[in-house]
Amino acid sequence: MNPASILTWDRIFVRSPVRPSPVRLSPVIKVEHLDHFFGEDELKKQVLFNINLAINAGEIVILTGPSGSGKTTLLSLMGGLRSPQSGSLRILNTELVGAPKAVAVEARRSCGYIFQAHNLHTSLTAMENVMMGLEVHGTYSRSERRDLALHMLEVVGLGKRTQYYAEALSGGQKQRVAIARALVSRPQIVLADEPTAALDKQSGRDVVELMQKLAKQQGCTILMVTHDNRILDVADRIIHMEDGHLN
Ligand SMILES: Nc1ncnc2c1ncn2[C@@H]1O[C@H](COP(=O)(O)OP(=O)(O)OP(=O)(O)O)[C@@H](O)[C@H]1O
Repeated sequence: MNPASILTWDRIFVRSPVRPSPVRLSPVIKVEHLDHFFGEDELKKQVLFNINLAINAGEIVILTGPSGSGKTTLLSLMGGLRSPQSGSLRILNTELVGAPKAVAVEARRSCGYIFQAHNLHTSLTAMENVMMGLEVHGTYSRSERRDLALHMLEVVGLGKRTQYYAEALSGGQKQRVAIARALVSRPQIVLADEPTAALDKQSGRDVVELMQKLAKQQGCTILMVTHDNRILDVADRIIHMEDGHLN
């Protein structure tokens, strides 16, 4: 890592609004008796059953389980991307069950997402995509956003690709841009769905070690779905889902 970049990052984040908060002492994610259904009437199907889970600040939790067991559904509920239907789901002490849309939007802003489908804007450059990760936090000037985005792209090994359009990057490179975009605002919670799936062994390792370092330094909490056995050792805790049940 470039020492000048570290200085830049620390200088800018001294006044960052996304510092560890008093919420540290209680779980940042608390799920109680959460069920979830898809479809209606005779097509109604239950995919999550009585989920109970508490995750503390700074914890790295890996969620494993077979395909179709409900991992992505749970992650998208936690991230405010889908409305929870029953039970209780608290993110940073805010209840999302029955909450107005604005509350879900706020929850979305406090999370960084890394999903299988990286969802980059293909007509924007790598740099512009990462800068977008800071746009909802309107406290940075354009040059600060550029400095932070450049730093994150260097961290994920794309310092020489900053001006490439996303569509001109390989799958693994796109995934690394998505990771940089998710982490650049130093979110309190990172939700990651198979973040290393498109990466080779060394890049996958580098990425999870970077996420681990962020979690430990910033009190950032990570919940990561993965089938990648090579990265299980970064977890503080591994939980397993089977047929919509956590065990
Ligand atoms: N939008 C949807 N509408 C209806 N059913 C859905 C929807 N999304 C997911 N499901 C169903 O919910 C169940 C859980 O899916 P989910 O994607 O959460 O599993 P997963 O464990 O993340 O799987 P994978 O490891 O393959 O990503 C599956 O039976 C799936 O078919």
